[in-house]
Amino acid sequence: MDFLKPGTVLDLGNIRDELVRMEDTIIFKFIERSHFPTCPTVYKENDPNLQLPDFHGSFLDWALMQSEMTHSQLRRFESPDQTPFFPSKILKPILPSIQYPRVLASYSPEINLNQEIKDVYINQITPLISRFDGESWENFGSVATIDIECLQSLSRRIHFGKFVAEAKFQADRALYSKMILEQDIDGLYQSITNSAVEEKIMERLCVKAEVYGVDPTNKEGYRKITPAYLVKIYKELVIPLTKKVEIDYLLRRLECE
Ligand SMILES: O=C(O)C(=O)C[C@]1(C(=O)O)C=C[C@@H](O)C=C1
Repeated sequence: MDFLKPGTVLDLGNIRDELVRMEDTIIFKFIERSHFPTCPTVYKENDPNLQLPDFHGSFLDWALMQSEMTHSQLRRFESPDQTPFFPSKILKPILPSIQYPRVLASYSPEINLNQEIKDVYINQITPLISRFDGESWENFGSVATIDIECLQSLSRRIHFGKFVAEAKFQADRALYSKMILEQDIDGLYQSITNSAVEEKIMERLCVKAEVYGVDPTNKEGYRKITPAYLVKIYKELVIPLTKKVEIDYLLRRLECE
């Protein structure tokens, strides 16, 4: 897939290949996070033990915002597959702009589920993947750093739903236009759902968790990620949020016709 070549970006086969590759990224980021305990202090707003100068929010928010401000100057958010958590803090790139051909509708940056992704990650994912429930003061910086990477990987995967939605819309304009005109959310959900693809994802995740999640020379040893957790995270959180992105994108799609 090449964002300078729109044909490659809206090919559903290429999009799904990219989603498969992102599984590996997400699993390895989760494995990195699994070395640390939950560290709830990292996520508490204005914790008295972690003073942040002139900032309202958690230590993670502060670190994520600083990282996005730097990355925006490196052109990160010019790329159509990147969605910021702090869109209002984005700075002008230092590198010259790249004029990516437009493949998504013009309102697409407004479809931003990052707040929800962050809530789900903190409240539902970290309890599953952390080493144990508790604090580890000396690791707060490492935890925030790996959390940022986990969040960015999840955000990219989930917002890839925009490309899936655009590809599906272009493949059957008549069907989708009718449902969009009627704002038929149930119909849209049915039509974007492909149970066979979802089943395949679950099967592959089980194998990957078995292979990547444990030392292959000591299969009885500590498991950094288990098939059960990974399947639960994908089935209950990642895929439903991807579908939500697809629906939010499709519901507005006729604005641009
Ligand atoms: O591959 C698709 O067709 C998608 O819409 C993506 C996705 C996913 O999140 O992986 C979401 C919904 C489908 O039921 C299958 C898979």
